[in-house]
Amino acid sequence: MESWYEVKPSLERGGLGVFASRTILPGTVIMHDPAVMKLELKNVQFTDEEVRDSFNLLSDTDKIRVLKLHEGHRPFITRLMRIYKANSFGAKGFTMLQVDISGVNHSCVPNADRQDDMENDEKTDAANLVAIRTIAKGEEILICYNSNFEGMTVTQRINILDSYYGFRCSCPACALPLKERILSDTRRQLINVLSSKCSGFEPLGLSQLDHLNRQTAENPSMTIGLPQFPLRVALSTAEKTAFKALLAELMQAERLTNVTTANLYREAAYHLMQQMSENRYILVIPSACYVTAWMEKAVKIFSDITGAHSKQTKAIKAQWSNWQRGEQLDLYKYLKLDYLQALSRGKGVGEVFAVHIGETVLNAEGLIGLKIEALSEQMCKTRLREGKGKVRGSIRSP
Ligand SMILES: C[S@@+](CC[C@H](N)C(=O)[O-])C[C@H]1O[C@@H](n2cnc3c(N)ncnc32)[C@H](O)[C@@H]1O
Repeated sequence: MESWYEVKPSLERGGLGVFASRTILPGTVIMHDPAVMKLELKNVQFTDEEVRDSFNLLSDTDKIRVLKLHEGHRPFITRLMRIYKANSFGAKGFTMLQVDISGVNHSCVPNADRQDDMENDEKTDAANLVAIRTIAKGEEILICYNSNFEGMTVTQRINILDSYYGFRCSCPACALPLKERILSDTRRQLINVLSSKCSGFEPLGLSQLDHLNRQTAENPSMTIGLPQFPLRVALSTAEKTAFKALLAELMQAERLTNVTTANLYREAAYHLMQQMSENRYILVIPSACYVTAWMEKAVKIFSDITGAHSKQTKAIKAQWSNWQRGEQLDLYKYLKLDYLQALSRGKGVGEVFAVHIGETVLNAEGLIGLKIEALSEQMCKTRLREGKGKVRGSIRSP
C-alpha cells in the first residue's frame, strides 16, 4: 500500500519533517513503529553505559538508523545519550525510541498523536502515529512532545521546548497576540486544575516551569518529572459533572478537541443522569437538555475524528440511544415543551422548569398515559425538598 507520508526538509521549522503524501483522514494509523531501544527508569535517570549496552544489541541497519537521528543540544557527554534524549518518548517507568516517529516535529495544537500500540489490550513496545484531524496532502504531520502541555501556559511550554529540545515553537497557540494569549493561558491553567482533579489527582505544581532555562533544566529536581498527589477529598457526582463538562468546553476552545474531549462530554452526561435518577419522578428540563447536548457533542466529535461509520462512532451512538430509553430521557424526547408551556401559563405556573411524573392514567378515549404536572423552578425546589421526586422501590441505573 502507498505510504501516507514522506520525510523531507521542513522549511517552516528547519531540519527534517514528516509530510502527508496524500489526504489523511482522522483515525488513520499513519505509521506503526516498533521500538528499537527501550530503557527502564530504575533510578530516575539511566546511565551512558545502559544506553550504550542497549545500542550494542541492535542490528547494523538499526545502528545506522539511530546514528542518523537529530542529536539535540543538551550537555551530555556521549553522542548516543544526546541522540537518545532528543528522540525518545517516556512511557510509565520506561523510555523508548521509535526511529520513524521520532522524525515528527512538534506543535502545541497537533494534527496527529503518538499512541502506545495495544494488541489484544496488551501494550507492545511499538507506537502508532495516528491522525487526530484531517491532514491535507503536503501538510506537515505534527505531534505534541509533552502530554502535560494541554495544561501549561505559553511561557511554560516555551521554556520546556527551549530547554530540552532547543527550539522556539511557532504554532498557532504559541504565536497568539497578547490579549488572546492571556485568555488562552487562563484556559490552560484551568485545564491543568480540572484534568488533574478529573483523573483523581491534585493539580500539578507548574510554577517552577515559569523560570526554567537551559542552565536549570538539567538539575535533578527538574528532570524527575512533576510529582502527582492523589486528591485529598474525592469528587462528588455534581463536581464530576461540572468539571468534566467544563474541561471539555475548554479543550474545544483551545482547539485541542480529541477523543478524550468526546469521552469527557459522555462522562459528564452520565454523571448528570446519575443525579437525575435520584429524583426519578421529577424531570428537570435543563438537566435533560444538557445530557442531550453533551451526548450530541460526543457523537459529533467521535464522528469527526474517527469517521461517521467507525466502530467508536457506532458504539457511542448505540450507547446514546440505549440511554435515551431510560425513563426520564424517554419522556423528555416526547415532551412537547411548547404545549406544556402554553398550558402551564394558563394555570399561572409561568416558565416550565421541570415536570412531575405521576402515575399512569386512562384518558377520555380510554388510552393509557402518564399524568404529567408542569412545575416552575420554585415549585420544583419545594417538591425536591419534600422528597416528592424520590424513587420508590428499586432504581434502574442509567
Ligand atoms: C525528534 S526531532 C524531530 C526531527 C527533526 N526535525 C530532524 O530534523 O530530525 C526533534 C527536534 O526537531 C526540531 N523541531 C521539532 N519541532 C520543531 C518545531 N515546531 N519548530 C522548530 N524545530 C522543531 C528541534 O530541533 C527538536 O529538537
